[in-house]
Amino acid sequence: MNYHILPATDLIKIMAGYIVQCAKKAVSERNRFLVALSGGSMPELLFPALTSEPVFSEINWKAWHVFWADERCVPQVNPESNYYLACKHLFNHVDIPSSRIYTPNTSVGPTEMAALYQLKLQEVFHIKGEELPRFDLLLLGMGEDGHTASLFPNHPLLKEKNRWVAPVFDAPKPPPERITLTLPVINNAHCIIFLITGKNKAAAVKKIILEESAPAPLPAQMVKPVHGELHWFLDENAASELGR
Ligand SMILES: O=C1O[C@H](COP(=O)(O)O)[C@@H](O)[C@H](O)[C@H]1O
Repeated sequence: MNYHILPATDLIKIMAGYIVQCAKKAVSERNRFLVALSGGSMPELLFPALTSEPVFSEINWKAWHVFWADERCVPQVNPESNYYLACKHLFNHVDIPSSRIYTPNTSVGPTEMAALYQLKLQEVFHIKGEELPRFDLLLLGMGEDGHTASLFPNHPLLKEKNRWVAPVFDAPKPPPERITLTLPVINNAHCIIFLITGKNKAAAVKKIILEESAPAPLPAQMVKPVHGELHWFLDENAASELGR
């Protein structure tokens, strides 16, 4: 695991640089960039750095294929929707073809929404047999309880082995109904970058980094790419209990 601990503005600039490199590598090796976004605080913090210079022109936006690590079961015009936040802070400012933005269908319930999203992954990743989708990049956040995507502490979905996308009916953070990528898909990515900011995350960050062998690991702690890179970008507030 690679930690990057910096004041927030520098942190975002450096993180944007990593995203540029990751996208360039994917495009040069595979002609497209398959990325999954998160919601919460990330869109407002990170996306302005991607949509402004010098980063904006460094990115081949037409090569992006965009999924979500998780989505809330709310209409797309609702500010609680992760899609809504991505539109506001990213899609309205760049020219990713709309056919390459794979928005979950929130007009159906969580079970169907998750099943349809899994089919979409299968189609876009051209998966035929037993293999798992392999994202070029997953951009993840972490809640103050240690949840990531919509995988919450002590939830049965942390043990999910078969489904790539699963419905959630009981998220402790509203709204309760969501869909989420599961750990086998998350941990299959080429690269995973967490952005974690704010003092309210400091206790969970400390638990994960300094108490690594705790009996019930937090969801964010279970993100360990099998054959990919893992980066944690922490601002000084989130890292404030690490006693550096
Ligand atoms: O509910 C969610 O929370 C996490 C963390 O959000 P933050 O506001 O604490 O940054 C987020 O990554 C996830 O996408 C979202 O649905």
